Amino acid sequence: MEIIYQPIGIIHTPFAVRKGTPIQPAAAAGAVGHIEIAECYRAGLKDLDGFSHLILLYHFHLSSGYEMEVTPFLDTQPRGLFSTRAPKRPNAIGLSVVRLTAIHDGILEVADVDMLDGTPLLDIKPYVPQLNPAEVERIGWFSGAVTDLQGRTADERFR
Ligand SMILES: C[S@@+](CC[C@H](N)C(=O)[O-])C[C@H]1O[C@@H](n2cnc3c(N)ncnc32)[C@H](O)[C@@H]1O
Repeated sequence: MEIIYQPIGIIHTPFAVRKGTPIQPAAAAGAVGHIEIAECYRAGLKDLDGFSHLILLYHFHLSSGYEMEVTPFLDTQPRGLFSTRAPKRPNAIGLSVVRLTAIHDGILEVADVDMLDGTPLLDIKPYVPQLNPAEVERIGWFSGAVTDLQGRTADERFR
């Protein structure tokens, strides 16, 4: 089966290259960007201004190829790809929860961005914690690795 998506918009961020780009929104406080939504989808932005946070699904457009084991940014040993958030994946889909600060003229002003400039946006969903009330019991190898995330940025390992 082949699945073909068209972007609904383009994400603009201050980050032109991987090195120095935050590794997650939790590491990206203060990093602002904006998303230009394609004209034909702008009517779908109605009511979105009632949400403080959005789930963005996007294409890692500068990634190619993948390996089944990778050494993640937050670890020093190889982990199974699907236990990581690495940007090189069979389907190069990224997911970030960002803060929505304004909407105007088909543009979403957002903060806490961890994508490269020019990233194609596939979808937007409102972030509603009550819809995913998971009581998390374990976080695998991330345990002990997710303290002090602020300011953690990428290197070139996923070129
Ligand atoms: C570890 S991934 C996490 C992305 C997302 N929060 C997730 O969990 O799916 C973030 C890194 O992916 C890389 N990246 C971001 N946007 C990209 C793009 N459009 N193409 C290729 N790599 C990208 C940057 O190095 C960035 O620091």
